[in-house]
Amino acid sequence: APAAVPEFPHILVTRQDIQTPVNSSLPNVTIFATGGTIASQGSTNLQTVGYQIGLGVQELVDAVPEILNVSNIAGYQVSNVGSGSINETISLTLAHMINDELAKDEIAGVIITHGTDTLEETAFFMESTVNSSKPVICVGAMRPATALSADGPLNLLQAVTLAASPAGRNRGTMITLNDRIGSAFYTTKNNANTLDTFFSTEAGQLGVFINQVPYFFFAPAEPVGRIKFDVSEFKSLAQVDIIYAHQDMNPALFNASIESGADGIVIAGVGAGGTSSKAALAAEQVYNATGIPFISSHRSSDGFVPNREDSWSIGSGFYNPQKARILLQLALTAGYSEDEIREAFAASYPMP
Ligand SMILES: NC(=O)C[C@H](N)C(=O)O
Repeated sequence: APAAVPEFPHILVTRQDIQTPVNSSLPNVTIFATGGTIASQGSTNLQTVGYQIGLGVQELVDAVPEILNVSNIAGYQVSNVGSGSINETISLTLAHMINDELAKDEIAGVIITHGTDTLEETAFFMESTVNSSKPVICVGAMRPATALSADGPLNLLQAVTLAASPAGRNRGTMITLNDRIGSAFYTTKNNANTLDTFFSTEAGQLGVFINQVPYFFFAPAEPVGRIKFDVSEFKSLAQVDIIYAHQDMNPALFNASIESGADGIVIAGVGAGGTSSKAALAAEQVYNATGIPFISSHRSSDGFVPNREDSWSIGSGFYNPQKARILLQLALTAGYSEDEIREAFAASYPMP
């Protein structure tokens, strides 16, 4: 059985708790802490796998007092889990709390500390659901806080610096790690272990930190085709499963997914959205019997799957499977028709 997600009462650590008196000349940044390696400790300074999560907001900030030279910090402990355990409750809670927080005049920006494994999913969820010109910065670490050359403290300082900076405005949600600034729309995790794991696909990096100052290569821009959802009334999300294609794929998986309640299915296809002919036939039969939407994406870490108008499946365009899943969850929960879902995916690559 999957590990239960501990319920947090969203404990608040106030600006006064972190530093008294608060420096009123600095911008205010709020941290939403969710867990992950950045909040973890190993038993020795050489341990970089198999460590334990447990540090809270106060301990994250204590490790980098320099943060208090660039902003006043308050923090919410929203959860303290590995990012594989982030679920719809946590995602919706973050979206609701962050929309409320950024609506306050005195807040410059927010950051989310998060495990890196699924950080791109939460970042894309925020990109799709937060309505504010202020920065939302998602940050994690690849080494636990106790490791030699732990990366969390500098990553946290960079994230807070960007959240406090006017340069971070009108750029949506961003992912910062290892000196790089990437867009939530295009950044993906590429390596399970290395510090330079985040990679911004063909769309490129937005910028870098030099001496911890954010430098952007481009003026603020929006990803083509990004859709904003108003989730203020959402209490839960549609169930969308991802099914991974491979040689001689089991065609029974689609029915198994439907029987367990899926409202939509994303296929992480071989190449540009492919499956075996047996699996494709099974998927088409399930589609004809149930009408639930199928999205064809790719298992390669980057790429594009075109839409096929008359097909049983919708091409994911530039969305990788995990982001396609979130877009489909939001679209289904918002009541999109199949045609509207098709248009939502196609919007990221408008034809000239
Ligand atoms: N580097 C990390 O943060 C990995 C961790 N397992 C996670 O929570 O995603």
